[in-house]
Amino acid sequence: MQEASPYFAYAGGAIVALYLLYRWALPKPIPGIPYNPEAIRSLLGDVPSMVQHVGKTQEVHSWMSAQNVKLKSPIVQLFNRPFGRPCVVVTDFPEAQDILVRRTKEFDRSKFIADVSGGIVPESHFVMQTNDKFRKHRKWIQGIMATGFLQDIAAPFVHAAGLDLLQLWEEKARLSKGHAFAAANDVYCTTMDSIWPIVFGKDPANSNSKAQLRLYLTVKEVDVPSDPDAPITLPKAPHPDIMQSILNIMHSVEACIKSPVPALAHWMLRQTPTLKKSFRDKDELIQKEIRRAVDRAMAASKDGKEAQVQCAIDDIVIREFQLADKENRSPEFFSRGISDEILGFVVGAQDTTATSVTWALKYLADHQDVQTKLRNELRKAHSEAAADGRAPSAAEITTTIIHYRDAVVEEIFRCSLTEASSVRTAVVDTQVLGCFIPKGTEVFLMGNGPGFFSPEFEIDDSLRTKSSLESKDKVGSWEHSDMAIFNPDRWLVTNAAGQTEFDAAAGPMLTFGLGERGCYGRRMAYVQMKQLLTLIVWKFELHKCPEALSSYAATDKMAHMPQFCYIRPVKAKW
Ligand code: HEM
Repeated sequence: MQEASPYFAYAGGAIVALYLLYRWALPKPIPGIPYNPEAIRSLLGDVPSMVQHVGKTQEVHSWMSAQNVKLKSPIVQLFNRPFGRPCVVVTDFPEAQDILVRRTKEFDRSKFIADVSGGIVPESHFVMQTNDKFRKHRKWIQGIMATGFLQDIAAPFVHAAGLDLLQLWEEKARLSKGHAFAAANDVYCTTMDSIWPIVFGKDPANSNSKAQLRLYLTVKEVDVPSDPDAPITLPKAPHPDIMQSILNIMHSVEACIKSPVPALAHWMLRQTPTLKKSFRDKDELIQKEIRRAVDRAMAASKDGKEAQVQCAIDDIVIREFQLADKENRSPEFFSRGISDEILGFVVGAQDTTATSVTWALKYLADHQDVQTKLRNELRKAHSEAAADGRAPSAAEITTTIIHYRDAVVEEIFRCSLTEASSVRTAVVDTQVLGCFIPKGTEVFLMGNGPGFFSPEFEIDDSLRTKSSLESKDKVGSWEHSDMAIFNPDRWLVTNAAGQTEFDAAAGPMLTFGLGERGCYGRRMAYVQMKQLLTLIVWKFELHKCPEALSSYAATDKMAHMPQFCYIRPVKAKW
């Protein structure tokens, strides 16, 4: 008899090895947490389902919280990265609040954030775990969210950029002859125009809106579509070079968000000539501005005067002078750490606030009653400006309490879902809602699902932590009947004196995250939103746009942005 060839044995062994490898590579669920059963039968896990949803809608976050609904559980696990461990998705406000605010020794800054943003700001506190280095970086930027800086420096710059926007829209409305026009780019330019001088100091040469305005002075007329519902296409001026470089860097992050290997995806992008130039431009700009701020501070010290803060870099430099002195070391003004904090500030402030403003334009156009009431409240509160026939000043807007305006702003932030989740990494083996969470698991705390826009899941108190139960009543909850709709009144309550006032704790919202690692720029975002919203509603009536331009479809990039942002502004009547 002929002996069996050893090749058969090798082939058999290889098949068994491949099968074992395949079994080993299949997604491994965390015991006790619901998951999609089909996901663990495929090496790709939940990726095909996610990709299909993104292909259809351009949104990721809505797919995530939809899995909680589908699996009927406030906590689920998803296999959203091939060969990676599952992430856990929680949609329940009390639990999210507990994790973000109180369970900070168990959950810290997510590795996902570091992977995604590490390519542009590897030394910013944004990507760091909450440790001594993080605290050192926070000290540098501590003064920028102080009331004095926000009122005296930030608000006037936002106001000035807002006035440029109004002028630009006046020109665009003139050319549009009642047609709707795309507004998102103008809003993104305006937030850039406001954050730029806040960070780098007054710089009229670098203003997007002024570049647009210069262009519009030369445009006498454009072709108007015959269909009254069709939008008009208007010309667009390019961004000033240096602003374009910063935008290139900022938007390079988007490629990472969608990649299963974000760090590698970003490294590859950084090898392209455009990004190489953009990073060079950014380094030159930041180093030059730091040098100027150091010179200003030194000159003041030489003259025996207190250094004046004109922008965020001044404040950072002065703080570093003081810290170095206290710690008996040389100042590190030109370090990568300080440079990344400066860029991180521009990045953190840009797309987020602009996105919320674009949503605001849609909500106000589609809720004429809210818009009219807001305009009336603003005119009543800023009666002096109204009597003088001028827009309220930056100082008037910051210092005047207007409860209805605050309610509108809060409802815009709630409904915009500009950032729809907060992400944390479990730094120890722990539990959430009675389920075991292994160390290293990424936990997504959703702000867009049940508990926020649809009725919450019923959860037995025995599954909650003591700290969660103790804080249960600190924030109210929404009426099930209207939690999905835009309604600023939900933020208004009657106080002990029988007056209506704004209550920031009326119900759940997670747009800015919460706790020590919640949005550091939140106070600045409110300054920007209040200034811009007041100026826009003061000057213009935003008329409703045709149905085809009014969809609420979004796209998840750096933020949750509307796909359609058109406006039809008409000068408000007095
Ligand atoms: C509507 C506007 C904004 C929204 C919706 C928003 C949202 C967020 C969210 C969701 C986070 C993560 C929170 C968490 O993980 O719990 C965050 C972090 C952060 N945001 Fe904002 N943000 C906005 C505006 C701003 C502005 C204007 C700045 C700066 C001026 C800023 C600077 C930051 C920084 C530095 C962090 C990191 C904080 C940390 O790591 O500890 N943001 N923001």
